[in-house]
Amino acid sequence: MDVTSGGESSVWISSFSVYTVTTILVTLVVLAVVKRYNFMQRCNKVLGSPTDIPLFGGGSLIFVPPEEIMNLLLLLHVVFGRLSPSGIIRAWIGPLPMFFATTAEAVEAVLSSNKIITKSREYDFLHPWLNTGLLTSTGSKWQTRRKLLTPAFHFKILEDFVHVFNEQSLILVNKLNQAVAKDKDLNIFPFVTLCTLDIICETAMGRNVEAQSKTDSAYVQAVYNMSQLIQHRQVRFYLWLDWMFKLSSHWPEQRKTLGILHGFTNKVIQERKAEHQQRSSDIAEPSKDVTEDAVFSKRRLAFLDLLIEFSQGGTVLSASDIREEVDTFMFEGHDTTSAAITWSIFLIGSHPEVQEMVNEELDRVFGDSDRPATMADLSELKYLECCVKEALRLYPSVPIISRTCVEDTVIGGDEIPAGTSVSICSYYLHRDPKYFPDPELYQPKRFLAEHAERRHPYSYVPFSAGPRNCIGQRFALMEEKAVLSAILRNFHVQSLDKREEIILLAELILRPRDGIRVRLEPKKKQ
Ligand code: HEM
Repeated sequence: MDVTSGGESSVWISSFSVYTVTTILVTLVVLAVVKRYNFMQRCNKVLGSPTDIPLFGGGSLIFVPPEEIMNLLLLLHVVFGRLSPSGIIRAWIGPLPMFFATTAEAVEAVLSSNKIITKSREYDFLHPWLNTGLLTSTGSKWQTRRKLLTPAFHFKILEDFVHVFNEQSLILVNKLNQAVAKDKDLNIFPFVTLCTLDIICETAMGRNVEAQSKTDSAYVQAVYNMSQLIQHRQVRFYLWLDWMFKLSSHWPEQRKTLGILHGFTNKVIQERKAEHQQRSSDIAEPSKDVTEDAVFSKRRLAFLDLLIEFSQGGTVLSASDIREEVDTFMFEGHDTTSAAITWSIFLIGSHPEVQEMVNEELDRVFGDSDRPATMADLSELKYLECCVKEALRLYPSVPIISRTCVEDTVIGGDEIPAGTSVSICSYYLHRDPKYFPDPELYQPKRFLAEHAERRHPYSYVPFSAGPRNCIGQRFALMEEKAVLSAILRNFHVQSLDKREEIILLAELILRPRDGIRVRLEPKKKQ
């Protein structure tokens, strides 16, 4: 037996295998490098910051501290935005390209499209809480839900919510009076946030969680915690990967928080459904001495009631479908309005001449009376509405929105490759001097009808625009006017911070890092 030749052939076979495997591996690596190179070349055709790590992307933008993100984005937009003929610019956030639509024309191309309706990966961090409700879903699910939910925001239905706005605003004014009795200088942001939380709990779920009175409510605390966990993850690139996040200390905290949030909404939904069933049987049995009018006039309708009605006994919406929509309203409907009210207070309190005009309007509508605002009063508060809109221009509650392009998309001659995201930074867009001369000045009159009508409809998009615009826009403006009018009918406001001193955090909402300090002078003797 020739041992040597057998050994030689096995050595030959193993070297052949090593050679083959190595060749395959090298080929795969070369193909991956070429693919990556070509992809980056495609992306880099769009004007933007240089790629600082070849074949990787942008190293410098990964570890930006949260308080620098807004400045950095602004810088990027200022340097490249005005130079890009298409209005599209690009940045590398680590290995990921990010495109931004910087002009009203480019924003229109994105937001008016019926194809660019899928939210970007940053929204995935909302899924554990909201699943895929109206804000986070896409395709036919989103279309069906949008159609189903639109009637819930009808003017007539919103009218029912005015008394909730008034009741909670009254509690806010009382809380502020108590605080002012100790110290007239205070940070108004937390007061407003608790008020808007109470408003959304009552209007979305029909439950009064008394956030303003009992700050230790487990549900209220969980809403805060979850928002913080989401934004913590969004700005930390290394936590984007699920397995990395699950290894972090935030994972058990998130699970616990979700247990409280979902537990609460599930319970409220069950109770509310039971109330609906009870009511139906009461109506079916008039002998119980309960008339339909008496039952319906006593109860307050919440969005949840409408969802239960739309669900048609679970055939159109299941219990978990209802929960994702209620959770979405809870998430989208309180921080946004609280930021808008607080920024409005800050700007009105920094401009005595504006406050004077607001006061004149309030006097005209309410006179000396303490009566609560009606829907008609709120519609009369036109100048106050301009103040709110101008505050949303300078400090849009949602400063960035992002979509994923599911197919290659050409905007103004520039191509955004399929699978990448395109964002709109309204904080920057709203400062375009072409549409807003002296953009840094707070001038509510810009929103008087005669000025607003002349502007490009996509030059101002605090509520987004097009098919995926904010469904709660009308609700939000009414709520803001109700709360602001209550504060301003009771207090003279003086802002204590200067605009340039305020540090902005672009989190889930645009937040002043250290709150908003104001001096409140009660208008009437208490
Ligand atoms: C000042 C207050 C508010 C502002 C500035 C605001 C802003 C926005 C923006 C910019 C979007 C688009 C988000 C995106 O495309 O990623 C949006 C969507 C949405 N908003 Fe609002 N929002 C406010 C209040 C509310 C309220 C009070 C509710 C509900 C009660 C609400 C419910 C929603 C929902 C459900 C969506 C998703 C709509 C869809 O995709 O079809 N928002 N909002």
